Amino acid sequence: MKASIDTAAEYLIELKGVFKARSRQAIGPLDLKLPAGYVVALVGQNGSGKSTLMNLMTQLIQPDAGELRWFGESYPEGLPPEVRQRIGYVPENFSVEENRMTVEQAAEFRSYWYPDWDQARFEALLDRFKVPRGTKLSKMSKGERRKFEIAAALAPHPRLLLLDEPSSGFDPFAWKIMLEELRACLEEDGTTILLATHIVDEIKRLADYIVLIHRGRILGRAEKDSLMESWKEIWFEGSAEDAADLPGVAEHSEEGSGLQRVVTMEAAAAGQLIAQSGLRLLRTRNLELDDILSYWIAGRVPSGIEHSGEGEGYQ
Ligand SMILES: Nc1ncnc2c1ncn2[C@@H]1O[C@H](COP(=O)(O)OP(=O)(O)OP(=O)(O)O)[C@@H](O)[C@H]1O
Repeated sequence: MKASIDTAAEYLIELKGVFKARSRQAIGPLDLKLPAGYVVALVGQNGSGKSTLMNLMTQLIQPDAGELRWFGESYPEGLPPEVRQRIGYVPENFSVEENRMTVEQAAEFRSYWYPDWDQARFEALLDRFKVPRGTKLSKMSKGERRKFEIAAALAPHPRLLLLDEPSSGFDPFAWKIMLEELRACLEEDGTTILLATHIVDEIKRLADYIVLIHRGRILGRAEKDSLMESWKEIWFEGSAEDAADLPGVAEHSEEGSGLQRVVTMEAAAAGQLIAQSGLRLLRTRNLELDDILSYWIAGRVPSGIEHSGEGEGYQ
């Protein structure tokens, strides 16, 4: 069993008070630690700052204020090659620099920068993804290009993988292969992954933790399984007063005489109180992760989940 995120021996990336001014939305101040050995899903609405955060983490852009550390060190003069070589990045938008290169030429170019480049792994990934060989990157479909980028990011066995909406444009077959390959990375290399995604199923299947970013601020961090366990929709026989007494109620409706429906973020405690009060529990249902995230954005979070509230920082 893995150690808790809070007692992690090593943080691959740390941000302290990182701030970046943007024309429409300031990003930060951001405080975040990325511990070794976990998959952290970075979740937030369009324009909330996910790509900006990843670009800061790869020094494609520089912060206006605050400090970033990689593997325990800060590099204000630029990330040295030996640090870059440990980080794989699949950005949302690909650089045009390699557009004129074929798959093979781009791979040769990248292998020069990555001493641990594993050509056999790269070829195997191209085969699995059915990436067309001999094709210029500019002539590929969006999905094909993304498959190439994923194969190239995984080929050097990175310690840290930053994935910005990696499955965008994938068909269901490619998506399944990507999940399998990422799982193999976790198992074989112990890779740490930061995954920006809007795909709930991706979070459910891969993530250990969820970091929620909203309007440029980090709202909080939650262990995915405990977050999902905390929320339930419950139907029971009782009065509206009984429903009001339950802990963590975010929504309540009376669905007929004496039939109460509540959505609670303290499901275990609510279930216990219903039993202790001698009320009849009729049915419980798990909430969908996207509903839970909507409640979180609105400030409804179970006790024990770190939440900074709008406009505040997060440590
Ligand atoms: N190159 C840029 N120059 C100025 N502002 C930018 C730039 N890129 C993004 N922004 C702004 O920064 C904010 C955060 O954008 P960002 O791309 O980081 O969001 P995101 O969470 O990745 O969104 P999405 O889910 O749509 O990909 C937005 O208000 C956006 O308009």
